[in-house]
Amino acid sequence: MSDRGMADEEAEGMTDEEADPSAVVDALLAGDERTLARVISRIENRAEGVRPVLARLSRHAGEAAVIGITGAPGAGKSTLVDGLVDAYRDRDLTVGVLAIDPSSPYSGGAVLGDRIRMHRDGDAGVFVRSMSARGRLGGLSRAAAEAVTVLDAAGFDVVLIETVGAGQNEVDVVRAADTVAVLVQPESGDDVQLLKAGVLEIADVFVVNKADLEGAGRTVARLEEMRRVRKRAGSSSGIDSGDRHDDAWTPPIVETVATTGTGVADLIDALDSHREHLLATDDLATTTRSRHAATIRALLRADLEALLETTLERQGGIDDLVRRVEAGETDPYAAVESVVAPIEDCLDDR
Ligand SMILES: Nc1nc2c(ncn2[C@@H]2O[C@H](COP(=O)(O)OP(=O)(O)OP(=O)(O)O)[C@@H](O)[C@H]2O)c(=O)[nH]1
Repeated sequence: MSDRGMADEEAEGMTDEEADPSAVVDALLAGDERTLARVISRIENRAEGVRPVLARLSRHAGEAAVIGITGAPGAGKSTLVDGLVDAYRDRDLTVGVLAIDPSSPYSGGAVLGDRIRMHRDGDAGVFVRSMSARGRLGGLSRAAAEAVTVLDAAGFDVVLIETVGAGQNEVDVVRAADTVAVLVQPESGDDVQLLKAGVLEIADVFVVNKADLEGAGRTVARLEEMRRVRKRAGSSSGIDSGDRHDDAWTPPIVETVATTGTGVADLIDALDSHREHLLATDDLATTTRSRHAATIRALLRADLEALLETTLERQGGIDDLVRRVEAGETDPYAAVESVVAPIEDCLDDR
């Protein structure tokens, strides 16, 4: 089915209750899982009418610990997320999991989520959802961030964002997290790959998974060295200077064996410590502020783009402008001015 088809189906399948944003929000806050799933579908499909729901929900968000998990394919992210969910449930915490696949339009993400979902049927304290690009990669990080807001507002204590691979798109996706764990496996050369993609720079916690395999110690040593270099570079360039210098966070390196659960408790301790650090140093507030700024800019861009399209259509559409350029009646620059002028006039009138 095409994206458009899905969006239409989603809109048509909307009940009266869902068409009323307040009712949707009430259902979500009351813990209705079906509404939760539908709202995330509507975000993914860019369905009409989801914005008022998000606007209301954003006022209820901000309590969840949002954790991003990224790393090279096959490093064991899914297995580890599964272990983390178990460990959080043992601690009586509820968990929302978003499995995000920027690389493929459909398949990977769904498989990813299913693996966790399989043995958790009936546990209302866990919600697992896959999201994929659906042909609009640019919007996926935005959609992921919105889905985080929804899970946060729905009251999950922990929200885990797992990405399938590790590259620039994944980096953008996990920026929605307050704490980012980067997985590497022993001596695979992954760290070089990840370094290229800028993934290691965003690590708040390093995880050397598959610590049962040979070479784990060497990988830990390599990460330690890299961390030292990064710290030196940070202080000499002044990045961590001033007030933040003493408070600078040094990403811990945790070894895990995701298949047995070994090290998962240490990982949770490291993630908790990072959150405490964020809260103690005001870094969380800073991140939240820049996230609000990014949201405002993204919404503005979307609205202005829509406004421009409407204005363009009112003036005969792009084809008409192209025809006039072709006929020598105008040029692309004057054509743009003619489209924008009415908007500027409106602003001047105010
Ligand atoms: N020996 C060992 N194998 C592990 C460990 N963790 C995961 N594996 C295995 O590594 C393989 C990949 O694990 P996944 O959890 O699918 O890795 P992933 O990073 O989610 O992979 P993608 O879904 O491709 O991104 C599986 O066969 C796991 O059983 C571990 O700690 N030790």
